[in-house]
Amino acid sequence: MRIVSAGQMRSIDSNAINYFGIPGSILMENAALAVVREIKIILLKDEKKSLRGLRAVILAGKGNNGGDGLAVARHLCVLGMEVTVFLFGNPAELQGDAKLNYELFQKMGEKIIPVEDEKQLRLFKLALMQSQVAVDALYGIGFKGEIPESLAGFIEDLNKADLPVVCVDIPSGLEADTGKVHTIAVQGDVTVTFGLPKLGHFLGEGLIYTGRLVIDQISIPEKVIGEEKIFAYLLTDEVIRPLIPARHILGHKGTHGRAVLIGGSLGMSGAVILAGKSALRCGAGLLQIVTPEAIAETVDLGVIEATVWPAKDYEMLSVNAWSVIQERLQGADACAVGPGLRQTESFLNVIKNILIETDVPVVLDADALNLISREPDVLSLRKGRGNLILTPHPGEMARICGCSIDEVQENRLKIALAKALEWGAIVVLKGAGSVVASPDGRVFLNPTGNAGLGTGGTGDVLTGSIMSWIAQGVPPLGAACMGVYLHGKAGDVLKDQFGLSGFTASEVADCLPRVRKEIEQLGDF
Ligand SMILES: NC(=O)C1=CN([C@@H]2O[C@H](COP(=O)(O)OP(=O)(O)OC[C@H]3O[C@@H](n4cnc5c(N)ncnc54)[C@H](O)[C@@H]3O)[C@@H](O)[C@H]2O)[C@H](O)CC1
Ligand SMILES: [K+]
Repeated sequence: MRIVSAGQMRSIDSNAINYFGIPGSILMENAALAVVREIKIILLKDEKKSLRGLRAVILAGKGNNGGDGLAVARHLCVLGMEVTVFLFGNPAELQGDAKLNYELFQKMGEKIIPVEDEKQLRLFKLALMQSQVAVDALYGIGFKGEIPESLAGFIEDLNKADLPVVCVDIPSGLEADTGKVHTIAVQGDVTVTFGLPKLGHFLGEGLIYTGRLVIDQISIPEKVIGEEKIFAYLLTDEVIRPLIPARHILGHKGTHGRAVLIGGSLGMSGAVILAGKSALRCGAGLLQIVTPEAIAETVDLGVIEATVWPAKDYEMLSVNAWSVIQERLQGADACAVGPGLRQTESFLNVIKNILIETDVPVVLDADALNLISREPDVLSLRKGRGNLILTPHPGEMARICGCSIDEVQENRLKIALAKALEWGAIVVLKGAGSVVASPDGRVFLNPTGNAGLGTGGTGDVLTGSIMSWIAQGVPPLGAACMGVYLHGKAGDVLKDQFGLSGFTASEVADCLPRVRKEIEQLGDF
């Protein structure tokens, strides 16, 4: 599913109106009708029932988002609801379609309360208590920065109120391009967005504030949308399903991919065990693990289905490991370097050798990335071959980029894309709302996952899964998308079972086959 920035949406809007010839008032009317449909679903479990006698409170801003809200107010009145509009902004400031809808609603003689300051807060609280639904039409994609101080109290009361909140286009206070909330934002139960979903619905805190996202094309023709150069896509079941490799009935472990996992060190055998387990849980046919002598037996017991190849190092892998690695990579379909590796300076030469002397698709994670942060140019050694995947968390990304974690988090999409283009590699920037950036300039946003995944070892599980999918023939970009999507989905299944804490990385790995199967069977009757 395509995702747009505010600017792209405005350009699509303007082309629909100015070139294709759909009046803005029709787009606004369709937007309002889409919101009303959702309100009916929320309030009337049973279609046949009427909204008559129910109450709605609508917060309307001074722009077109407010215009949508005033059109919603008109429709709800016609359907028999009692509607109170709190108008934040001087009516004289309203223009165009918003002004039209203000005047139409005013003619209906319903309640419009202009809000200049917090005096109306008491009235607002009363309206909230008496209503069954609230509509947030304060700000839409035109919003940037901080909610004005004078409005903060209204949003606080709205967020505290015990009634469903429907956000028009985007929760007010959430920035459409970044998902940033500077001070406060409306907590939506449902957000009805128009045209295409926005970046801010999935980045930053977007997933939290947006609630259930409903997308209505409001009659903007595909022809108009198609002309926009869109670069961002949302990962969904439908996107992932075709990527899942089929299992040929005559297949065997030799045809299901050979993966080589390189990592582990004395005291950090768990990371490489988790990555190995995950690789097998995703279906790799053969798994070979190169690891230091000191933990070879531990790893062997930890992943009994794998073969373990001790390197000529005792505690941590160094350049001495190159001969074993080189041998194992002969005929490998994919490899991963990093889980539990720790950082022996000389191992950087092994990474360079892998990148230069082999063409095996490689996933670099954890300490492999930390080692490379000493010589970031190494990452361009595979430029243009599309078979290098990096899976940094924000801290590792910051180290490689030589900036702060805050800077990474403030510009997740921009930094991931810039580095994917610079290194010619696929960059998986982990964290809430993982971003998969491709060297071809596209980014894929992942909506699955939750805070419960913030537990040790889940990054190793992700690395093993991406390696496994590549080994089974999934193209590296698809494998990276599958990895983050299924990883998050497994976390969501475990959250439903255990809540937001207490499930472990091992359980995430063990849950991967289940979520893969659920997606595989989508649409099967
Ligand atoms: N196809 C569509 O997407 C349609 C979208 N519609 C709706 O129009 C809004 C966008 O409307 P716009 O007038 O551009 O801006 P907003 O209503 O989002 O914002 C109002 C106004 O607020 C000002 N502002 C911005 N940031 C701040 C701030 N931090 N503090 C105070 N004021 C701020 C800014 O000047 C804005 O002009 C879109 O979301 C949809 O809801 C169409 O109606 C239907 C088709
Ligand atoms: K809004």
